[in-house]
Amino acid sequence: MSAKSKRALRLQQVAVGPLDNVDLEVAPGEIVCLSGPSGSGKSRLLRAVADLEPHGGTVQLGDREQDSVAGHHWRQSVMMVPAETAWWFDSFGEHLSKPMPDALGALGFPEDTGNWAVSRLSSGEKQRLALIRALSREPQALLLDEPTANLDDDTSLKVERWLQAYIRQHQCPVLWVAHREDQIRRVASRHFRIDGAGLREQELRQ
Ligand SMILES: Nc1ncnc2c1ncn2[C@@H]1O[C@H](COP(=O)(O)OP(=O)(O)OP(=O)(O)O)[C@@H](O)[C@H]1O
Repeated sequence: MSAKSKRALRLQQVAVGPLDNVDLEVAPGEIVCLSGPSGSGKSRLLRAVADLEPHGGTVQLGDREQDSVAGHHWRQSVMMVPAETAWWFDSFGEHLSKPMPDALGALGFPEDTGNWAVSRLSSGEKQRLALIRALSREPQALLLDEPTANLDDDTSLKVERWLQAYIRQHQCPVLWVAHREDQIRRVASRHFRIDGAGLREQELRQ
């Protein structure tokens, strides 16, 4: 494991949309789940951490400040996978930074998936392939916005296990927006619910 991957993600006094003064430190390898009602600001918080939305306060990855890096460079390290993904080439394979045969196999795709036309992908396929695309760029921190929202239970479990293995191996700090209590119980190191303008830590029930 490279030293550069072992970096904490730190939010200090972050203010965006309905949220104010969010302080949060996510350790390397830690998965912090965020939940809250629709419209409470979960996606906007992830977008702020990804430098996709103006915000107050500071965000750091290790000793590197978001403000000191161009947005597109920051997002190569602090990678957001939105609930709905955009695609810009015709075939899936053109979106990868490196071949990902093990990931394709783990998530149930055949070897020739790289040749698949993006226009033919189902929403569940797009969601899984967007995760593979993101990890092909070897991010140092991950921001996952409901990464299994379009998937059936068995496929969700497969994706969870695969993500957990990656996060453990690469020691990425992770913010993971999730709604389902059972998923939060399985994956979260800590769980915060958005409560008005702030985050309230929840007990993790076994
Ligand atoms: N650029 C923007 N400017 C102003 N308001 C916005 C902007 N983007 C989103 N909003 C509003 O901010 C609020 C929070 O949006 P956000 O997408 O973060 O919600 P969410 O908690 O992720 O909801 P959901 O669970 O439905 O995805 C919503 O009321 C939304 O309409």
